[in-house]
Amino acid sequence: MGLLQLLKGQFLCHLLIFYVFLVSGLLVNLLQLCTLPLWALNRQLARRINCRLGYCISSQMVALLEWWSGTECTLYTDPESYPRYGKENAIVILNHNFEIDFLCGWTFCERFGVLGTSKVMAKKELAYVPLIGWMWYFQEIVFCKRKWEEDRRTVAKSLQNLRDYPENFWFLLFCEGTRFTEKKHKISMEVAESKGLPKLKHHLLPRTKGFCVTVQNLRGTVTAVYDSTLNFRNKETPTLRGVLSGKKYHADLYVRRIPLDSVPEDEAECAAWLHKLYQEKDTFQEGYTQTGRFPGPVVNLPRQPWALLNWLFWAVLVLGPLILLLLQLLQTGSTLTVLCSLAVCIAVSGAVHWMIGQTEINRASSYGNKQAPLNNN
Ligand SMILES: CCCCC/C=C\C/C=C\CCCCCCCC(=O)SCCNC(=O)CCNC(=O)[C@H](O)C(C)(C)COP(=O)(O)OP(=O)(O)OC[C@H]1O[C@@H](n2cnc3c(N)ncnc32)[C@H](O)[C@@H]1OP(=O)(O)O
Ligand SMILES: CCCCCCCCCCCCCCCCCC(=O)OC[C@@H](O)COP(=O)(O)O
Repeated sequence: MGLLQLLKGQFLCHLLIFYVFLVSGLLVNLLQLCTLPLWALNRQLARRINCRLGYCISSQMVALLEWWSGTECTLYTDPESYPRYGKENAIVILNHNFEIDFLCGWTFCERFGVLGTSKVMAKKELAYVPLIGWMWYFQEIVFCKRKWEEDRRTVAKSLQNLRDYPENFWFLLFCEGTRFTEKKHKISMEVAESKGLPKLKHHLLPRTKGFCVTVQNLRGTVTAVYDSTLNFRNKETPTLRGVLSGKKYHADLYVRRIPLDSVPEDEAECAAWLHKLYQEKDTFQEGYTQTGRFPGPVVNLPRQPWALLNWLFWAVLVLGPLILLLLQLLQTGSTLTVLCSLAVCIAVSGAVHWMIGQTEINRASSYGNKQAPLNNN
C-alpha cells in the first residue's frame, strides 16, 4: 500500500475533509440566506447566484469521488445524442440500487456543466439534512412526502416553478421511490403480479405518478428523457464511507436519450410507457450482469478540474484560520480549552457519522416494505 493510500484511510484526514465541507457549507448556506431579499427584486438573478453557491457544496462531494477516491465513471451512450447533453433541459430516470448512485449522478452533471442546476424529486426528510438539505431549498428542489394525496398539489406547484428556470437543468427521478432491498423487491413484485405486469429482476416496480406529473408539468420546458442505468464493475457495492477512505470504484452508466414528444400525454398511457421502460432497463441490467458491459459505444468523458479547484479554494480559506487557532491553543490554551477543542472534534465526527448514515441502505426508510393500498384515482 502506498503512502498516499495509507493517508486516505486516516481518520484525521477524514476529519479535515469534513471540517472543510462543514465550515464552507455553513458559509454558503449563510450566503444563500442573504440572497432572500433578491428573490423579490430579481428572481432570475437570485436563481443564477444560488446555482453557483450550490455548486460550491455539491462539487466538494464530486471532488471527493473523482479526485480523492479516484473512482472512474464510464459513459455508454449514442454519440449522436451526446452533444445535446447539458445543452437542454431533461428528465433523468435512474435505478436506485447503490448508496452512492446520487453521487455518480452528480459526477455526470459536473462533466456536462449542470451540477449547480441539477434537480431531483427528493423525499421530504432530506430537506432537514444540514448543508445539503438547506442548499436544496434555495435550488428549488422538489420535495415529496411519498403520500400522493398530499404530494399531488405541492409537487405540481414546485414543478410549475421550474418552467421559467433561467439555465439548463436535469431533473432526476428515482421512480422506484426507495432503494432496492430484497424485501422491497419481493413485495413490489407481488404488486406487479396483482397488476398483471411482468416481473423485474433488478428493479423495484416503478411508481408512475411522480413521473406522469413531472411530464405533464414540464412538457414544453424539458425536451428529453434520459433513461439512465447505473451499475458497478465486479459486483462492487460502493459506499460513501469507502469513498471517504479513498477506495476506488468503477461505475458504468448507460444513457438513452428519448425525445419527450414520444412520451404519451394520457396518464394511463404514460404509466404504461414507464412500466415498459423499466422492463427494458431490466434487460440492460441482466445483460450487464452476464457480459460486464452495457449496449452502445463508450464515450470518453474525462473528469474536469473545477471541482478540485473549488475544494482547494475552500480548503485554503477555512483551514488557514483553523491551523492558526490550533497553534495558539497549543501555546496558550488551558486544559479546559484543549478539552473543549477535543469535544468539538468528537461532535464533528458524530456529525459526519450521522450524515453518512443518511446514505446507507441498511438505514433506509420502511417505505415499500409493505403494499400500499391499491389506488384508483
Ligand atoms: C445520469 C445523470 C444523473 C443526473 C442526476 C441529476 C440530478 C442529480 C440531483 C441531485 C442528486 C441528489 C439525489 C438525492 C436523492 C434523493 C432521492 C429520493 O429521495 S427518492 C424518494 C423520493 N422520490 C420519489 O419517490 C419519486 C418516485 N415516486 C413517485 O413518483 C410516487 O408516485 C410519489 C409521487 C412520490 C407518490 O408516492 P406514493 O407512495 O403516494 O405513491 P403512489 O401513489 O405512486 O403509490 C401507490 C401506487 O403504487 C402501487 N404500489 C403499492 N405498493 C407498491 C410497492 N411496494 N411497490 C410498487 N408499487 C406499489 C400501488 O398499487 C399504486 O399504484 P397506482 O399508481 O397504479 O395506483
Ligand atoms: C467533501 C465532502 C466530505 C463529506 C463527508 C460526508 C458528507 C455526508 C454528506 C451526506 C449527504 C447527504 C445527501 C443525501 C443524499 C441521499 C440520497 C439517497 O439515497 O436518499 C435515499 C432516498 O432516495 C430513498 O430513501 P429510502 O426510502 O431508500 O430510505
